[in-house]
Amino acid sequence: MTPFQFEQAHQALQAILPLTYPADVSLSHYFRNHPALGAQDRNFIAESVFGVLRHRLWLEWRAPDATPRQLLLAYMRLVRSLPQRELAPLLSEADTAWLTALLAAAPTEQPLIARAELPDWVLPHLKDMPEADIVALGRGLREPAPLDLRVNTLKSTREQALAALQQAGWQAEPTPFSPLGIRMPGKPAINRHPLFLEGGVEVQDEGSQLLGLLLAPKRHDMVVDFCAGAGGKTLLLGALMASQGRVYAFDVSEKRINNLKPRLKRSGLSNVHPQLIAHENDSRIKRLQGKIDKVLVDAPCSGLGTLRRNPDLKWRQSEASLQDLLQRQASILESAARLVKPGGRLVYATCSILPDENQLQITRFLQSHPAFRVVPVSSLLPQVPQQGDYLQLYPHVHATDGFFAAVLERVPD
Ligand SMILES: C[S@@+](CC[C@H](N)C(=O)[O-])C[C@H]1O[C@@H](n2cnc3c(N)ncnc32)[C@H](O)[C@@H]1O
Repeated sequence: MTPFQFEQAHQALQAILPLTYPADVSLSHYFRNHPALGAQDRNFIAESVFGVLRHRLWLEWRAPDATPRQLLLAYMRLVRSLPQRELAPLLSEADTAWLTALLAAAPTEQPLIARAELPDWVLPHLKDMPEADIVALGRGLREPAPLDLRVNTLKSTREQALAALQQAGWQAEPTPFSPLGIRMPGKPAINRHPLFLEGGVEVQDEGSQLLGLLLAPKRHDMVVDFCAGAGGKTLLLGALMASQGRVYAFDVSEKRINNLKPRLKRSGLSNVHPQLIAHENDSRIKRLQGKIDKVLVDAPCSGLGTLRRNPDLKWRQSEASLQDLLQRQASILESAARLVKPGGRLVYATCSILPDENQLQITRFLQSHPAFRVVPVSSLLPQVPQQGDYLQLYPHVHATDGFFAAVLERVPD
C-alpha cells in the first residue's frame, strides 16, 4: 500500500459513506472521475472501501466517533492486522496518537450487532434463531463472494467450459450443488473471454441457479418469470427448455428489462419474451390467468442474503423499507398465483434471510389458498444439505448467497 493508494481509498470512502447511492454505483462514479488510476490502485481502493463496509459495525463499536479516515486506519490495523510500522508512512501525529489510544483502550463486551455485523433493525427479525447461529450467519455474509458462472447448455457443456477457462490459466472448479455451475475463486475478468462474449457462460451465483432448477420447466411449457429483472434466472429457464416453449419475462423496471436484452442476444435463446408491466395487476398478466405451467416469483426483497456483494444494504434498507417490501411481496405472490394452471408449479423465492419475507409469506399465502400445496425441497434437491420443506441457503453453510425458495403446486382439478 502506497500513501497515494491510501489517500485515494480515503477519498473514495468519504465519497461513498453517505450511502445516498449503492456503494458499487458510487465507486464506479469515483473511478470515472479519476481516470488516471491504474488497475492495481482500483483493486486496492475497492477492497479497502468494501472491507470497511463489511466490518463497519464492529469498527464503529471499537471506535464510535471515527471519521472515514480513522475508520480506514482502524480497518487496516485491526482487521487487516497491518503492523504499525507499515502504516507509519501514512500517519500524521494526530493519527498516531488516535491509533495508539484506540489500541490501548480495553474493549468492552461486544454487543451482538458488532459480533454478527448485522444492524439493529435486522436483529428483532431473527429473534427465533440462537445467538451463535446469528453470529455465524452474519460472519458468513461479511465475507467476499467468489465468482460463480452458469454454463449455457445451448452452447456448451460444463466440461467444455471448465476446460476453456482452465486453459486461460484460471482456477475454475465445478460447483457442488448445481450441475451447471462453475466457481472461479480468483474472480478473473471473465467478461473479455470468448466463452462469455459468445454466450457460453453467464455470471450467476450457484444459489440463484438452484432456484431455476427448482422450477424445472419442461421443453414445451408456458413459463412466467414474474420479476425477471435483468434476467439472471430467465436465461437459465430458457436454456433448461432448450430454447423451446415460451418464457414471459415480466418486470416493472424498464432499465432492468433493457439490461436483459443484450444478455438474451448473447445467450442465443429464442423462447424468451421480455415485457414491461406497470404493476402486478397489469392487463398483460390478466390474460394469462390459469394458463401457465410454471411461474417463478423472484420477489423484490431486502437483499440481505447478498450482503457479501452489497454490504451497504445494511444501511440502505430499514424497518420501514422492509414493511413496504412485505406488502409488495404478498401482492405479487397473490397475482402470480392466479396464472398457474391446475397441476402447475409456482416457485416463490427471495435473496433474503428474514423469515418475514420468506416462510411467513408462504404460511400466510397457504392459509388463504387451499388449492396450493408445498412440494418439499428436500425431495427435489437431495444433493443440497440441511433442507426441509423450503430451500434455505446460507453463505456459511452452502458457500452461496443467502436464498429462500418455496415450491408450490396447484392441485390438479
Ligand atoms: C430480486 S429482483 C429480480 C432479479 C432477477 N430475477 C434475476 O435473477 O436477475 C426483483 C425484481 O422485481 C421487480 N419488481 C418489483 N415490483 C414488481 C412488480 N410489482 N411486478 C413485477 N416485478 C416487480 C424489480 O424491478 C426487480 O427487478
